[in-house]
Amino acid sequence: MSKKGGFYESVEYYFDRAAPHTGLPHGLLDQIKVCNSVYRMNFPVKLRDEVKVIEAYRVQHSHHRTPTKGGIRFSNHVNQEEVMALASLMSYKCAIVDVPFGGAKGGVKINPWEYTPEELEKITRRYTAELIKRNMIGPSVDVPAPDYGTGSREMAWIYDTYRAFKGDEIDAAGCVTGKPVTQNGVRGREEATGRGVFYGIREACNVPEDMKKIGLSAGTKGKTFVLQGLGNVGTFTGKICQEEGGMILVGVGEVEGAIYNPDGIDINDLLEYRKANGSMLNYPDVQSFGKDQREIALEFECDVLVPAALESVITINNASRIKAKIIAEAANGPVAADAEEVLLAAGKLIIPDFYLNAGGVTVSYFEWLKNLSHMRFGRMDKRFNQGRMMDMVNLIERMTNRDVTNEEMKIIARGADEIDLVRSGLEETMITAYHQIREVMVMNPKINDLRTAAMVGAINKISNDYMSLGIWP
Ligand SMILES: NC(=O)C1=CN([C@@H]2O[C@H](COP(=O)(O)OP(=O)(O)OC[C@H]3O[C@@H](n4cnc5c(N)ncnc54)[C@H](O)[C@@H]3O)[C@@H](O)[C@H]2O)C=CC1
Ligand SMILES: O=C(O)CCC(=O)C(=O)O
Repeated sequence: MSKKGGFYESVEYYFDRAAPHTGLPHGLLDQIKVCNSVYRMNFPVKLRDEVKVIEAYRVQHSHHRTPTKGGIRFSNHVNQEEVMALASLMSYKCAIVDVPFGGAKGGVKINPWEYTPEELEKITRRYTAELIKRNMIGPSVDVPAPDYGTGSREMAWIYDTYRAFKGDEIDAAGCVTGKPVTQNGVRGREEATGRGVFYGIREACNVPEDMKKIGLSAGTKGKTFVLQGLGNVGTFTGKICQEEGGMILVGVGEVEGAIYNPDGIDINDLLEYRKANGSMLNYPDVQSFGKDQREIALEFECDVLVPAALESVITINNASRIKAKIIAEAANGPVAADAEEVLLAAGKLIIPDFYLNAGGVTVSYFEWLKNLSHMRFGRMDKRFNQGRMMDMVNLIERMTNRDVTNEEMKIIARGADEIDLVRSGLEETMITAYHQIREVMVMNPKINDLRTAAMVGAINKISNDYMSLGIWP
């Protein structure tokens, strides 16, 4: 079995730990585990009158299904092993939520906060051109998306660069997801990862016997939580946990430090304050900790800890000080495998990353489908469904001799918009996947944690493809 400290080592360890429970032959397991293609590039970009050489990667972990899929990260911590770990997680993630892609991931080794938008555009376009040259991007080949340090703006540049090279491809918009809604994106992708994280936490909290084991009552309402990272994933997770789950945010960690208030912090107010002041540190009524103590957020007293920044933040060094009863892995790889051992021994419930943050790729799948169909979800049936529901309400009115008001009619007989359908598809996906994972754990008394159960499920699904398709030649 692999060692357990680093990110890629941890992912390999989690795979090796689950593999014996599948009963599959070693050769097949080896094929599922390895990264199929690793592409490292160095390309020049002219910035501020100087040539800068940029190091970048695209890793396609598994070609058992194509296209491959996964985000692009801009960070100065990017390295080959990190991208390999992230690409591997993508394959297991897609399998868990039945999204029909192989896993991939890209990384560009830059600190995006040090560059102007014009400079970032140059880097993004050149990186895309490198992928096009190698046939490593395209709607049926490999479809990137946002990850740490990138968002819809970068995805629009990628799409536009792809179009410049492949303007005659009718499905060109499907070459990348997470695009702005006005540029062939889908409503709901921006919030999707955070919304999926909330659905996953809610499912876990709704199982009374699991909550009893960790000394909590069932349901999300009133549960306290701490967020690490106020980027795309952290922000939407925080808002939706507060607004739809009735949960209470008590602490936050960001690059400038950490804040804590056991009575609760309103996330919307905090985000406004941080935007206006460039920092959250002097937010009213909180205990503040400076930049050098920012990791203390992970150790705050709370029911649910949500790491939503980077990998390997819970290590063997701080694991024994984590007080949360539930660790909800919104980020990819926040818990190193040796730290996980400590957390599980202390009876914590860990909701694993490659299930919990799969909302992003799920809605990316919806966006890709929208791009291939060239039509907004709901366009064909919204008015038809609305008409049928109005007929039904009119019938009930006649039968009961009671009139509904215009306001009531608007609520009852509303046809679904694109955002309603996307959220509904995402919710269904996260609920179904959670109970599939839990079922693996319940049915196998030797499996005591959700990560191993999820990994067993993922490996079994991927192996089914290999076994039914055979191995060529
Ligand atoms: N964007 C997406 O759709 C998805 C993202 N993820 C994962 O979620 C995590 C976060 O990604 P995004 O929110 O997209 O990135 P982002 O770039 O939007 O935000 C990340 C935030 O983390 C903060 N941060 C960095 N280091 C920190 C530290 N030591 N302590 C506290 N905060 C810190 C940054 O200042 C930034 O605000 C990553 O692990 C990513 O791989 C997973 C699935 C999908
Ligand atoms: O939306 C996608 O295709 C992938 C998002 C991603 O990079 C991830 O889930 O880690």
